[in-house]
Formats: sequence, C-alpha cells, structure tokens
Amino acid sequence: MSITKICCIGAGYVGGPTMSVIAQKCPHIQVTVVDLNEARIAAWNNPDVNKIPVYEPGLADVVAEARGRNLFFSMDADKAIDAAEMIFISVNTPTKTYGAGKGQAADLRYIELCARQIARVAKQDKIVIEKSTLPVRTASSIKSILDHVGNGVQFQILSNPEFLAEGTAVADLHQPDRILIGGDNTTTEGRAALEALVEIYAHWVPRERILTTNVWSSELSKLTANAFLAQRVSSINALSELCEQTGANINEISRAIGTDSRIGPKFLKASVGFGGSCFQKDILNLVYIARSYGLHEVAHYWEQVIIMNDHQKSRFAKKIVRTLYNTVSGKKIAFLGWAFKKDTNDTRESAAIYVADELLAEQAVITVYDPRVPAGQVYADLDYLKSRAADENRDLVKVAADPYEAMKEAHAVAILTEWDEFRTYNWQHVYDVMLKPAFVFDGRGIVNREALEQIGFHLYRIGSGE
Ligand SMILES: NC(=O)C1=CN([C@@H]2O[C@H](COP(=O)(O)OP(=O)(O)OC[C@H]3O[C@@H](n4cnc5c(N)ncnc54)[C@H](O)[C@@H]3O)[C@@H](O)[C@H]2O)C=CC1
Ligand SMILES: O=C(O)[C@H]1O[C@H](OP(=O)(O)OP(=O)(O)OC[C@H]2O[C@@H](n3ccc(=O)[nH]c3=O)[C@H](O)[C@@H]2O)[C@H](O)[C@@H](O)[C@@H]1O
Repeated sequence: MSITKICCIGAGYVGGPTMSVIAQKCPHIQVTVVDLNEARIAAWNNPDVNKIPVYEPGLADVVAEARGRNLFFSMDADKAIDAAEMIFISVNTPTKTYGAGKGQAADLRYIELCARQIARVAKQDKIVIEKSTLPVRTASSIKSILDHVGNGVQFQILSNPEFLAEGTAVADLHQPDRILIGGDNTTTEGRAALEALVEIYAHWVPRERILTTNVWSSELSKLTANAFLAQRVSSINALSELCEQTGANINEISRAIGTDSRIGPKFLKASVGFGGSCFQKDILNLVYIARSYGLHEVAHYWEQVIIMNDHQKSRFAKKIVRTLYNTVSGKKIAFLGWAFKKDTNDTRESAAIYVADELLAEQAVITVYDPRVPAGQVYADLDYLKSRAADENRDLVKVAADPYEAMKEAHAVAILTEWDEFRTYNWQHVYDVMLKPAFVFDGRGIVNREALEQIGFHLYRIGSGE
C-alpha cells in the first residue's frame, strides 16, 4: 500500500515537528495537520516562519521548506480525515484532574473524541496511528469505538510512540535512535499497515533502526523509556544531596560512573528537578496502571522517582530561604530561566514554577528572565497552581526583558534553566548591581565556581559540597 495523504490530529509539540519532518522527507506525500485550537493553526501558518508556535532549533527551516508544498496546517479536520489513508493521533493526554484515577491516570477524553470523529467521517479503510503516549491497551478502546461507530469501514490500529526530546526535536527526528511501530502481524491487513508505516520512515531512517513489535509492547515501551530516563535523573539528584553533605561533587561522580559502558554518560546531570510535560505524567500513569492490576510493589517502586523529584525542587527553594538568613520576605530574587530545559519555550511542569511558588509563599519578590518564555506564560503557569490570587502573582512576580535588569538590586540569583547564554554573562557587572552579600543558587551546575567566588559571590551549586 502506498500512502499519498496523511492527516495528523493535534498540532502541538509532537504533531507539528513530527509531521513537518515527514513532509520534508517525503515530498510525494501530502501531510495535513489539524487542530481545534484556531490560534495555534494560525501561528503555524504565520508567513513569518520564525513565529510558528513551537520554538525548536532548525524547525523553522524545515517548515519553510515543506509548508505550502506538501505540508498544510488546517482547522478543517473532517476534510483532512476523509482524504487521508493514514491518520496520526497526536493530541494531548494529560494527567486526569477529576474522577477515578484523578492525579495519576491519563485523561483519554481527547483520544476518544478523535476516534469518534474518525469513525464518523471515514468512508474508506484507514490506518489509525497512536502517536500520543498512551496507557498499555488503549488501542483496544480505539478499535472498539472505530468498529462500533464506523459505517463498515475497516481500520488498522498501529502504535508509533514518539521519542523526540524538546530542544533537540529536529535532530532527534532526522536521526532517531529507533522508530518503534506496534501492530498486528498475524493478519494480512495488519502486516500491510505495518509495512506502509515502515515505508514512510524508511525514506530517511535505516531499516535496522525501525523496530516492529506487537501493539501492547509498543505502548508500554514508551512509558518504560520515560520512566527509565526520569529514574536516572532522580537517582543522580538523590545523590546530589548526599554530595552536599559529604564534600563529594556530583559532576565528578557522574563522570566517574558514566564512563562505565554499562551505565553510560547520558541523563546523569544533577538538576533542580526534571520538568516537562511527560516524565511526571507518564510515570504517574505507569504507577496507576500497575496499581490497577494489583501490583503494589511495582507501583511503589516507580512512585519514588516522582517523590524524589518533588523533594529536589522543594529542597532548592528551602536552601534559598535558609541561606538568606531564614527569610526572603520582601527580598528580590532573580530567576534565570523559566523553561523546563534549554532551547525550548515550553514551561510545562518546569521546576521553576514550583520553586517560585514555594518562595512566593515566603513572600519573596521574584523577577524572571528567560530568553524564550513570554511574561503571559509565566503568569499563566503560576495562576494554574491556584496558590494565590492572580493579582498577587502579578504584584510579586515581574518578568524582565533584560537579564541584567532582572538581577539589579537582587539579594540572590537562582539559575533554573541551563540556557547557554547564562554562562557568558558579565558576572562582575552582575555583582556590582546586586545587593551584598550577593548570592547565586545554581540549580543546573553551569557557572564557574572559582570565577564567581573570586568576584565575591556566595555560591551554592546543586550537588557540590565543596
Ligand atoms: N512534548 C513532547 O516532547 C512529547 C510528547 N509526547 C506525547 O505526545 C502527545 C502530544 O503531546 P504534545 O504535542 O506535547 O501536546 P500539545 O498539548 O502541545 O498538543 C496537543 C494538541 O492537540 C490538540 N487537540 C486536542 N484534542 C483535539 C481534537 N479532538 N481535535 C484536534 N486537535 C485536538 C490541542 O489543541 C493541542 O494543540 C502526548 O500524548 C504526549 O505525551 C511524546 C513524545 C514527546
Ligand atoms: O515523552 C516525552 O515527552 C519525551 O520526554 C523526554 O524529553 P523532554 O522531556 O522533552 O526532555 P529531556 O531532555 O528528557 O529532559 C526532561 C527533564 O529532565 C531534566 N534532565 C535531563 C537530563 C539530565 O541529565 N538531568 C536533568 O535534570 C531536563 O532538564 C528536563 O527538565 C524524553 O527524553 C523523550 O525521549 C520523550 O520523547
């Protein structure tokens, strides 16, 4: 089966970049990305390609190459679904905030809406692909809806989880470690669907990197991969606290253990805590699934990864309060970084939000500088917590367009994101304009200890007991 038209439902951080790269690499396939969010679609269609809604290094060039040629962003989902032979579902699957499983299970209502829409619109056989991260066995729910609501049309369901990381999405999509496709290879139609998707990726990904499994393994591999990655961060963060007590240095430990080829060097960077839309959500989901099968030890084991991460964020905030003579009331603290990692404008579950919330509860006054995050997003993130009135968030938190302005007359600077530019600031100038004693709390381990201490700063760095 040769695919000529693809539709993707969901033009977010995954749908947008993923489909842009498929369109770039497969100019013979027409790719239409649809979304309910009108502003988002308008932004993807912005004639100024630098104003697309997702900031990712290299993405604007990919969009510029394919958009209008074989890549389209549209609000007309019915039309795109009807025309496509292959439909990716790439909508959000956040943690449930209501009912059974509240705070843990994945909220699948958007997935179900997509399945019902596809069933309603489809007039010819379709391949439906789970691109969103989903609990194991979701494909059977999608299939049930499609088979019972659809009008006799045949659907093949594949699982094709996405492993890109934000900030490196384009590089990850161009050269993935692997592509994972779960499908039913026990039937002729199932095998044909699997092969159709393999064919698409094979335009730029070596075949040996395209793995096929059964659907359930594919769904569960995605949750497992994120759980393993997050577990490494929590493990190194747990030890960062012990380093601070003992005079050991977490960077040296990461280097020492990372050279063991069985451990490997990646994901061993101690931090103020992992953020992002997925690690916490996916582990909570894994915990919920394990518990729903009565596997309490399994659930408890993975839950520790989250507990450790919450502790890491909280102890950073507490360290600031303790160091500033046990009170930050009315004191200006400058935040360098608000995004959950560098090279992205995404702030979902960013450690900065929770550190800020804890300091605001102590009546601190915060000025935020982030090279990519606009003021409106900072306030939206704080308002979402409902810890205090929106007016109070605006009174206590300011967002600066200039980093030196943010740090002027501050008691302390807290580094929350590892943006490269923070390393190259004129720290002597920063020292001169800050109140004394001037404190720097480095939650990312990026500044040079000797240089800052020579200038006169008091420096605290995560995982450094020196
Ligand atoms: N953000 C990331 O780096 C990664 C995310 N994932 C997974 O991919 C999925 C999507 O994540 P993101 O792209 O980050 O989410 P997102 O929130 O950025 O985008 C989802 C989009 O789907 C749209 N949408 C929801 N329901 C819809 C419907 N019925 N019809 C049309 N559009 C609809 C929303 O308006 C939104 O624009 C999630 O399951 C996530 O776990 C997987 C790998 C990486
Ligand atoms: O499912 C997803 O959404 C994605 O989640 C992560 O990608 P992402 O969250 O975009 O970014 P990561 O590079 O994994 O970083 C996550 C968080 O961990 C932190 N981190 C990462 C690595 C490290 O050594 N230390 C550390 O604190 C980062 O600062 C960030 O806050 C995974 O890396 C992707 O493979 C996956 O597709």
